Amino acid sequence: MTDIFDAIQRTAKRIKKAIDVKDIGYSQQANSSGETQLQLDIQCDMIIEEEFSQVPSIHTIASEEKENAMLLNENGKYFIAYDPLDGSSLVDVNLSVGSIFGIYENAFGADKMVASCYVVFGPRVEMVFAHNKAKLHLLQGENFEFVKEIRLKEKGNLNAPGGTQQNWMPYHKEMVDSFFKEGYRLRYSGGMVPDLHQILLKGGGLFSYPATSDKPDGKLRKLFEVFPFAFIYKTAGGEAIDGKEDLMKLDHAHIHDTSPCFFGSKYEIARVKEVYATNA
Ligand SMILES: O=P(O)(O)OC[C@H]1O[C@](O)(COP(=O)(O)O)[C@@H](O)[C@@H]1O
Ligand SMILES: [Mg+2]
Ligand SMILES: [Mg+2]
Repeated sequence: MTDIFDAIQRTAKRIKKAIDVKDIGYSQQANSSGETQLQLDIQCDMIIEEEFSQVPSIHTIASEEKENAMLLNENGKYFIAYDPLDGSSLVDVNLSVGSIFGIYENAFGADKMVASCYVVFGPRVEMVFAHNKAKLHLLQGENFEFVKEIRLKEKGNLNAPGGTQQNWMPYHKEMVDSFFKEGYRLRYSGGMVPDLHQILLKGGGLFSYPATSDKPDGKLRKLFEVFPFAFIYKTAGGEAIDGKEDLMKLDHAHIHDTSPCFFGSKYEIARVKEVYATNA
């Protein structure tokens, strides 16, 4: 797996340069979720495809920006699903964005995930790689240096509620408010990578992207976004559910499937389970 880890580091350095210089226009294309792609989305996707094409252990890749998965090496064993530039429209307003990688063995599927990784492009470039442990690395010059292992506390104090409030279920709104009444602070930038990274590094809290009246299956994609972060949160001692079920127990029918999702430390996820068991 070191070859994949090295390839991700190469992509991170190239994507950082692309973000710094690229004119961020819209392309004429839409991705598989029907969203207009930015030229930067396409460029980052190409960078990752180029780097992964040089890694013999990778069998197949699937990108959030492409309709179909792509076979790279018949003899490889890893299947990688990636979101090249999550939150890409935030580059325009100079907020943090990220790349997300789910690493699966022999096929795509939550039960096949063996490692997961994301890169945050903010004032600094940081990378979290989870295999047996969740480890934070920081880009220093040309190299990523190990900083520390990430462990979530039992309870945090940050609340990151996603989705359009107007379309939340009433019990979801009550639950979000109950955390604020308990002293939780709002931390939501609209980029799942920095939002989830902040909760991980500050010790805990809750990130939610629920089922809403306009998006009954949520917005975030299982293979590219939801499973990779579920794996990282669970490796760091937290939990990740769809309201009721452990996210890592979910199936997927199509590579672009979405799911409602809740990531957090144990205390907050226990509250979500309680609320969703009686209401949803
Ligand atoms: O604006 P909303 O509905 O809260 O959605 C925000 C979510 O959408 C995303 O931007 C989706 O990712 P993409 O930018 O890759 O499409 C997440 O990063 C973020 O958590
Ligand atoms: Mg995304
Ligand atoms: Mg994206």
